Amino acid sequence: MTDTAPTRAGFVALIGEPNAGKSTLTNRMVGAKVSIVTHKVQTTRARIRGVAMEGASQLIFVDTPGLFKPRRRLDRAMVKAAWGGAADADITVLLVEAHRGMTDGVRAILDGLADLPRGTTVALAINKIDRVEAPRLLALTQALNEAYAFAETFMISAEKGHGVVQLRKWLAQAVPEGPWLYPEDQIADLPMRMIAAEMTREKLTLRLHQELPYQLTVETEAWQERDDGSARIDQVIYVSRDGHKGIVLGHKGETIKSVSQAARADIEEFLGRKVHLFLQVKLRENWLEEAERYSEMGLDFKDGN
Ligand SMILES: Nc1nc2c(ncn2[C@@H]2O[C@H](COP(=O)(O)OP(=O)(O)OP(=O)(O)O)[C@@H](O)[C@H]2O)c(=O)[nH]1
Repeated sequence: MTDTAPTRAGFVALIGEPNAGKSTLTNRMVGAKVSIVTHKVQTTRARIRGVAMEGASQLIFVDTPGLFKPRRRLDRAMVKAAWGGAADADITVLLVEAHRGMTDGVRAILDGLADLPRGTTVALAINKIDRVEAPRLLALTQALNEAYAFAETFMISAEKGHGVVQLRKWLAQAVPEGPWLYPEDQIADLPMRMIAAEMTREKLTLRLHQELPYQLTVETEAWQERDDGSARIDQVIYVSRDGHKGIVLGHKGETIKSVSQAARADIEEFLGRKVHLFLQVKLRENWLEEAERYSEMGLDFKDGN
């Protein structure tokens, strides 16, 4: 970073059909240091996937669930969350798979883009270019740009790394000027907190009724290293309705107890040391909204200012 360049920071929402390559791209952008890999399909909600530094810019990649044609109520809720993520982000990048081209799903997303707030910056990234020939790529680029006025078009292969640096550099100059939202030295620490929260969420998913886990958020609130080499981890499970509290706790607290034990075992295995895990259940209505979203995503604005 040069002394003169102003710092910049912003949220980048990656949207696209399931399998478009959002996770692969995030991991590429962010680099091994802070990437988080989860293999679950369509279980991600707007949450931070990783933080990338490019020069004086900090790019916070927000993962959204794949945008797909909503059929069930749950699907609709998830698609809504995906669009919510895009509307709140500073920049949205639409990922389209080169070899699949203009699918119905892509058309539906293009329709949805039209409803984003005016002034939202949307870039197009045609991914998996390693799978198609140039003429087809050009035709697709043209068709997509006729359908929507993208700020910029990139041709990339997230897997092979083609075009990823150009996209990252463009994003770096496109996010607003402002202080970094994460102090640089905290970036490396962030994924551990998120991985630990994700592990608890996974256990909740296994133990609760199908739809409930999507309405839960798990946050790691505190992480304390102890002298004996163990870690004390405090997490909060946020429920969106009061009635869900009891379900998460279970009869005589049995559900949360078994979640806690299983999550602790996973985290211990991951860290290779002893962990004391403390879980709390709290009510948070409208978790998708405004300020609350930031803390849900692990951000603390006190740190950012
Ligand atoms: N050939 C090729 N395959 C890719 C490329 N990018 C991603 N893939 C593959 O596409 C598949 C889906 O990639 P993901 O990154 O998991 O896609 P996603 O959009 O995060 O998927 P969801 O979380 O299900 O929405 C994986 O098998 C990747 O290896 C690419 O540039 N070229």
